[in-house]
Amino acid sequence: MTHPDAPRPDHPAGGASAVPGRLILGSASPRRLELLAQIGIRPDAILPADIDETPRRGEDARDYTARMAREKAMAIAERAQGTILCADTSVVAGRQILGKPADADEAARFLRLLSGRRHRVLTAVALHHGGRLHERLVPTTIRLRPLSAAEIQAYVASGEWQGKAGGYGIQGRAGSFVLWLQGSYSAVVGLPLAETAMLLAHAGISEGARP
Ligand SMILES: Cc1cn([C@H]2C[C@H](O)[C@@H](COP(=O)(O)OP(=O)(O)OP(=O)(O)O)O2)c(=O)[nH]c1=O
Repeated sequence: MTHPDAPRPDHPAGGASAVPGRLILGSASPRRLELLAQIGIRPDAILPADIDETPRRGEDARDYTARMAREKAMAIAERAQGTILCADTSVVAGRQILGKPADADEAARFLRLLSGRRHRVLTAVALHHGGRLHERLVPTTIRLRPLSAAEIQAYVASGEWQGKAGGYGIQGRAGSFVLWLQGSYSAVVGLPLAETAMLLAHAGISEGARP
């Protein structure tokens, strides 16, 4: 059963209290929770996955992003029972995978790199259900307008880059940097809603099916 107050980052879902069929959001991202809420889905529990997010040497960006979502789901499946939803978002400029900037300097470097050019945002979703993993990878292409040094400095000072792949959040001030995108807006924010809804529906979870 769902409850409006149920999802808390530290909510224990493992052990004897775990019930198969419950939906566990394996994410610390408030955006992913909000996006699920947007389609009327409220997880029964939230269990952030703590995994090593370092790309392997020469690892392809799609392989890397899919692996991250999969590893998050597998890590949670080891300690909790239920249907587990995890995702991972990477920004890719050329062959470079831009993760979450470590600090303001790195955020500024990422934004200089992305300024005035086209890049890709990859979001992978992994659903662990019935002992199997179901996966989707959603690519989006985005073009940012050229950004001046002053704009980059002001954006970095806003702090909005924190915790965001590529050092920007399309859903905030950086929305004004985006000239166009082709793909899935919700995927860029962290969870592709069409693909996620389809995966969840296969697992018997949909807005209508939940109390
Ligand atoms: C490009 C972009 C990314 N992001 C966010 C989505 C993801 O939360 C984050 C990428 O980091 P992720 O490692 O995908 O996710 P996370 O660490 O925030 O959460 P968790 O692993 O616990 O699920 O960047 C935006 O919010 N807006 C954007 O425009």
